[in-house]
Parts: sequence; C-alpha cells; structure tokens
Amino acid sequence: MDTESSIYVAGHRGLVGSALVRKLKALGYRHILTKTRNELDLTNPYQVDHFFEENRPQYVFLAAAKVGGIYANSKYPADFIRENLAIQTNVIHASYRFQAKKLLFLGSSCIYPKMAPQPLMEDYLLSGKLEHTNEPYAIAKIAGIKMCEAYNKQYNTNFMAVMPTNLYGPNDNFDLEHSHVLPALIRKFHEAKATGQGHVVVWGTGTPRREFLHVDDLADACIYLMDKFHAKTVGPFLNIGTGEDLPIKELAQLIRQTVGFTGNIVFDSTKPDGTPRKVLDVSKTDRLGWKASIGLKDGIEQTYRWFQEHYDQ
Ligand SMILES: NC(=O)C1=CN([C@@H]2O[C@H](COP(=O)(O)OP(=O)(O)OC[C@H]3O[C@@H](n4cnc5c(N)ncnc54)[C@H](OP(=O)(O)O)[C@@H]3O)[C@@H](O)[C@H]2O)C=CC1
Ligand SMILES: C[C@H]1O[C@H](OP(=O)(O)OP(=O)(O)OC[C@H]2O[C@@H](n3cnc4c(=O)[nH]c(N)nc43)[C@H](O)[C@@H]2O)[C@@H](O)[C@@H](O)C1=O
Repeated sequence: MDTESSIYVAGHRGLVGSALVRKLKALGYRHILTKTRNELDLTNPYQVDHFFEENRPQYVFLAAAKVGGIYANSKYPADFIRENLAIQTNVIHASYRFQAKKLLFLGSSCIYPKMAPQPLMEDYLLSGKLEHTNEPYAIAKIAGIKMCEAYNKQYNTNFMAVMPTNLYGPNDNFDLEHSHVLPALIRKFHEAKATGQGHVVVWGTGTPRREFLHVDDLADACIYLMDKFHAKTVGPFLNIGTGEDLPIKELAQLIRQTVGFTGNIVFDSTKPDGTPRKVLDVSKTDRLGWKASIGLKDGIEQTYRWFQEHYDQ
C-alpha cells in the first residue's frame, strides 16, 4: 500500500472501521473509500458489484458485519448468520472479480471450540464444538476464513483473515442489551453513579475470563499486516490480541474504579456466561513484528472519557 492507493474500508462508521479510517488518515493515505449502509447495502450483491466496478479499490478492509454481545447473538441468530454470510460473500467475491490486490477479512476469536486448550492457537480451528450462544455468528466467520483460503487457492488472490479478541474503544456500541460487556459496564456504572443507585447488575457469574484489545491497537495491526505481508507467507489467518485475560468480575471492579462508583456489584447468574475462557495465543503476530501497546487500564480510562464526551445525558 502507498499513500496514493485506493483503499475501501467497509463498515467505516463502526468501532473497527472508524479506527481504521482514523489511523489510515493519520498515516497519510489519501484515497479512502467509504459508503454508509444507506448508500451501499453490502447484503445486496448487485449494489456491491456496481460499487466495485465503478471504484475498483486496490485494498479492502472488510470490517462491516452484524455484530453484538452475548444477548444479541442469542436473540437474533438468524440475522447474525444471514447478514454476515451475505456481506462477506458479496465483498470477497467482488474483490476477486474486480481484482483487488489484497483483502483483509475481520473474523473473531469465537471461531474456536468452546473447550479448546488455552491459549487458543490458530491450529485449533474446527477441532471441537462451538459455544452455543454465538454458534451461527461463529459459523459465518469460519466460512469467511475458508472463503479467503479457497479464493487464494483457486484464483491466486491475496486475501487474509484476522481473528481479533474482544475489542473496545471510541465509537463502540453502548446499548445496554445488545452491546459487549466492556461498553455495557461503562454505561451501567456511569448511570448508577449519576443517579445514585446502590448497586450495578453484572450478567452471569463473573467467573468467565475475557481478553480485551483496544481498537486503535487492532487498526494498527490490520494496517501493518495489509501493508507488509502476503497471505501465502502468514498462513490462512492470524490471531490478534494481547494474550492476557481477566475474569469479568475483575473487569467490573476496574470499570467501577475508573468511573468512581462506590456502590456494590451484583451478579445475575440467570444470565448466560458464554465461553468460560478464550485467551488468544499471539505468538504468530509477535513473530511478524506486531505487539499490542495500549494497556487495559489506560484503554478503559480513554474510552470512558470518550463516552462522557459523546453520550453524557
Ligand atoms: N467488537 C468486537 O468486540 C469484535 C469485532 N470483531 C469483528 O470486527 C468487525 C467490525 O466489528 P465492529 O466494528 O465492532 O462492529 P460495528 O457494529 O461497530 O460496525 C459494523 C459496521 O458494519 C456496517 N454494516 C453492517 N451491516 C451492513 C450492511 N448490510 N451494509 C453496509 N454496512 C453494514 C455498519 O453500518 P451502520 O453504521 O450503518 O450500522 C457498521 O458501520 C466485524 O467483522 C466483527 O465481527 C471481531 C472481534 C471482536
Ligand atoms: C466479541 C465476542 O462477543 C460475544 O461473546 P462474549 O465474549 O461472550 O460477549 P459479551 O461481551 O457480550 O460478554 C462477555 C461476558 O460478560 C458477561 N457480562 C456481564 N455483564 C454484561 C453486560 O452488561 N453486557 C454484556 N454484553 N455482557 C455482560 C457475559 O455474560 C459474558 O460472560 C459474541 O458476540 C462473540 O461472538 C464475539 O465474537
């Protein structure tokens, strides 16, 4: 990639897409193509083909998807599998037809079997049963990996896939039902403090462990990989994370402290825990010369400041 390359960021208004655009602009890339969902519905193959034919992007970051936390995944399994399969099928196929030099597909660490050994190595893909709360979403993501691999094999394309751990940062979804745990807890503790509530309810038992990566680190990794590596040299896909996790209970305590809430934490064990643990083995990206640099405490503080500036009621 050079600063004159034409680069399409699909999903540029989301958590990941917006971080990619921020970073690409900061690095001096001048031709960044973006389209809102109203302008281009990526589930529609005719619209996607038309866009690629007209714009012929050289590099494609595929960060558009139907995304949500444990509750949204459980409640809308049909939407999660249908929309994700459609978006990725259309964008990957158009990238091949209109000769994109390279594509980077965003998967997720939920592709790995629920009871796989920890940390999760790339080799563990398809070695066991998936976590049921997000199986349809995970199956769509696995299909995306396999599609990139198949196109590379049959058509000699250069399509790569990355599997990020749980992400957070500016432009995250702070909805109380549909979001992921970290933004949901920022909002819950913030509102509890503002309204003088005595406690905050945290879903599940608090014992599941999760790994969190700041989205600016993810964007940095994606651009580094897109710029420097060929799918043939890195293998079919790569984990991206910090390699460190913590129990949800400790995450809740950290967010409570950051927000300055002095009340109690109450666990609602009627809500699902999901996967007990999913910490990534990050030795492959490490060997390629990339490491996360934003610590969780600093990242939460920065995200909380962003939330206060954009969401405070
Ligand atoms: N967030 C996380 O913790 C993780 C995310 N990922 C992956 O990273 C990628 C990006 O996720 P994230 O940024 O969090 O998601 P967001 O929900 O924040 O953003 C998704 C983006 O996709 C766009 N989009 C969705 N459907 C369509 C459509 N039919 N046509 C056009 N655009 C569409 C949305 O547009 P609009 O703004 O109009 O809604 C939005 O801009 C996904 O592939 C996700 O699976 C992987 C691991 C963890
Ligand atoms: C990124 C990843 O995200 C999802 O998987 P998940 O990691 O299980 O998602 P989550 O962030 O929603 O929950 C993590 C843990 O946290 C607990 N938890 C406590 N209190 C709240 C709470 O208030 N909200 C939420 N959402 N969770 C809560 C919750 O019960 C669970 O034990 C999938 O979309 C999956 O497909 C995927 O890729």
